[in-house]
Amino acid sequence: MAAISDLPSRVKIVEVGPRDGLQNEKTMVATATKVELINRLNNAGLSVIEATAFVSPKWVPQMADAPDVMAQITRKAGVTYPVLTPNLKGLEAAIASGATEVAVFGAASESFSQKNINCSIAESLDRFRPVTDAAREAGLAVRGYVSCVLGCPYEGEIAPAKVAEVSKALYDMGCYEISLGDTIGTGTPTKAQAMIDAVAKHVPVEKLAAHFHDTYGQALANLLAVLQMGVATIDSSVAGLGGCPYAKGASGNVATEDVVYMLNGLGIDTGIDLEKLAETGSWICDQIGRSSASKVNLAFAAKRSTAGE
Ligand SMILES: CC(C)(COP(=O)([O-])OP(=O)([O-])OC[C@H]1O[C@@H](n2cnc3c(N)ncnc32)[C@H](O)[C@@H]1OP(=O)([O-])[O-])[C@@H](O)C(=O)NCCC(=O)NCCSC(=O)C[C@@](C)(O)CC(=O)[O-]
Repeated sequence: MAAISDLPSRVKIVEVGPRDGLQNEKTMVATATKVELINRLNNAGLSVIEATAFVSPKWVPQMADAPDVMAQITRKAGVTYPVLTPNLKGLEAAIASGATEVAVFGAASESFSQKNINCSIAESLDRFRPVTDAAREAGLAVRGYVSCVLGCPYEGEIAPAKVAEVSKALYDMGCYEISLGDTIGTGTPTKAQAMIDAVAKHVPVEKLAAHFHDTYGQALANLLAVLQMGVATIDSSVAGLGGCPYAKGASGNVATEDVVYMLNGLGIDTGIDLEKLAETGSWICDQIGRSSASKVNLAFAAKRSTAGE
């Protein structure tokens, strides 16, 4: 394991705020607001922005405007805008919208799989295979998510071996990256390391992403723990927005502002303008009437208001 002084020199941040951050909002967020959020994140230097989800609007009404979001964002060269696609119907719509990267999303918990995508883990993998094949044939990159890697809201503890099994299945079917979701944010650093250790026996560690929710305030500690094992891709959400429609009480992802601040302090380059990012976090919180879950965001906002006095 690397020492704290021996971490990756560059970390890729996958901003999931426009999708994971907003999908749980009960009041419909205007398409124009979603589009402006993505454009602002672009301007802050984010190079991977998960834009929306081509899922059933009956299951997640907030994502019903996925085609409009994709049509209206200003796409920048070198920036990717992945979208979720649970099945072929979603993939077809994603391709029609001009998506270049999609994600399938499974779980390491049978109960969560049923609640989230209405099928067992085995059925989900059978459903993802044609999606992955068709996406790759069409020249799209495919990411694979595994939820509940450090605990399930319905089943409690999840065995690292189960996480490894689902991760391997997704990797073997052609997902270029496996994002490991601590959906309910119950993980702690040694548990996170044990989970990565189990998965990395089957999927190269450089192909893994950490997608940690911050319900118990452990996400940054868990991230530092897995960075030390070679994980160099982090999913995060501006202002820590979000939760999961099928994991009651779960907080949003770790805040992007907090991750960037920590990485800056560790001397790790992300290419992100933290000032602009924090302004974006404050802006979206104002738009949807939420307070920021990011400590760094709040500190920057306090500094801005003091400077303006
Ligand atoms: C997978 C299904 C579709 C199965 O849902 P189902 O009800 O079993 O599917 P179905 O095939 O029977 O279709 C039901 C209806 O949905 C329509 N439909 C079917 N598919 C689509 C589609 N792609 N786009 C638009 N519409 C669709 C379909 O046409 C039909 O419409 P009807 O005939 O009744 O009018 C559903 O369960 C679903 O959409 N689930 C998505 C749930 C979701 O988005 N959850 C949040 C994202 S996952 C997450 O947040 C975790 C993650 C990734 O962040 C990592 C972590 O933190 O752990």
